[in-house]
This record gives sequence, C-alpha cells and structure tokens, in this order.
Amino acid sequence: MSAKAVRGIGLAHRFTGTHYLFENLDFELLPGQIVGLCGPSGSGKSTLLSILATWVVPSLGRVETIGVERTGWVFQNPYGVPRRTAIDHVTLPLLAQGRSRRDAEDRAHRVLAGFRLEHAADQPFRELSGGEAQRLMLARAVCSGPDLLLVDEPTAQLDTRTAATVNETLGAVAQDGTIVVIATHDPHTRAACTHVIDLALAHPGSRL
Ligand SMILES: Nc1ncnc2c1ncn2[C@@H]1O[C@H](COP(=O)(O)OP(=O)(O)OP(=O)(O)O)[C@@H](O)[C@H]1O
Repeated sequence: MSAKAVRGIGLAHRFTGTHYLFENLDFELLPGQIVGLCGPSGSGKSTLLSILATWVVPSLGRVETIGVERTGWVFQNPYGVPRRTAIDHVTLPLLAQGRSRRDAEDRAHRVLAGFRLEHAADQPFRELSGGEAQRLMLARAVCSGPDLLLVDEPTAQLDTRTAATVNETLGAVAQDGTIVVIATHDPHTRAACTHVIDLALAHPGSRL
C-alpha cells in the first residue's frame, strides 16, 4: 500500500461576519482509519469536510495531503440519473477505470450487496427510497476507488440494522486502504469509527 495521509495543521474557520466555528485543530488521518467528525448541529462538520475536499479555504492553518489523488464525496442529498438503474450507477466508474464489463458488473454487485442494495440493482434511481439512494451514492463513490472518502451523515435516514451494515461496509473500505471521514450525529456511527474529531471540543466557546 502506498503512503497516504491527510494532515490538518492549526485549522480554524469562520465565515465572513461570524464567530470561529472551530480553532486549533491538528490531526493526521491515515489509511485504515474511519474518522468521525462529531459535534452539535452548526458546529462545522460539513464545513470541515469541505475544507478537507479543498472546496473551502480555512481561515487559519492548512491541510496537507500525501498520496491522495482521488477524493470521493457523498453528500447528504443523493443525486443520480433518474432513469438509470442502480447497477448502472455503480458499474460506470468501474468501466471508466478500464475494467471489462463482466469484471465491472461482478464488482458492482458485490459492492451493492455490501450496502444492502442487491434487491434494487435493476431499479431506476427515481424509484429508490431516500435511504437506498444515499447508499447507492456510497456504493458509487467506493467504486470510483478514492484515496480519501468524505461522507456527510450516511446513516441519518436508515433503520438501525441497515445503518450497522453501512458502518461495517465503510469499515471494510477503510481496511482496504481508503481514508474514510464521516460527519455524523449518530452515536452508533460514532462508535463504529476508529477515531473521532469532536468539534464541540474545538469550539472557542468550549473553553469559556
Ligand atoms: N457559506 C456559508 N456562509 C456563511 N455561513 C455558513 C456557510 N456555510 C455554513 N455556514 C454556517 O456555518 C455553521 C456551520 O455549518 P455546517 O453546515 O458546517 O455545520 P454542521 O455541523 O455540519 O451542521 P449540521 O449537523 O446541522 O449539518 C452554521 O451556522 C452555518 O449556518
């Protein structure tokens, strides 16, 4: 496995005209880790994901990456092609990597099964439930082979059993060498993480 790491160094962020959401954040994220970004609503979890994705420049500090060429992102709101089937969404990134159709479809079915979506393989995206659509986005992101996978609230819409499967599958993705970062409110998802960055503790007000 090639060396990969994501480092946050002295990170702090505030939007124009607002107070600092968090300050003095230092961390190193490595393959095999599944890192939970935790904290109350509005504490800056999605903002920190955007900073890790380099979409938002932090007010202070910097992010350094080593060996991270591909970043996958799964939003809270799933977006797909309404008429295209679930299996198509997952097969496409595998074909784009140069796999044969048969190899791509085999892998796509295995990944769908990992997210409890086998039953929906041939359903068009528009017929999926909210939770199925979001799991499909996870499956698609995993199939794009990211070095760093950023996920916003993956279990918010799921029942406990499905959420547990998703957490296990993300754990397996981390074991395969992806750095997985999950913004979450869910205590079960937090418990499934190997590391936690708690933004409640990085909030300037937490020291008052
Ligand atoms: N582009 C922006 N401009 C100004 N303020 C913003 C912007 N984006 C987010 N904020 C504010 O920054 C704060 C943190 O937002 P963020 O979405 O990162 O929190 P969160 O912890 O992910 O919240 P939630 O758990 O509710 O999703 C919020 O008060 C939000 O209104």
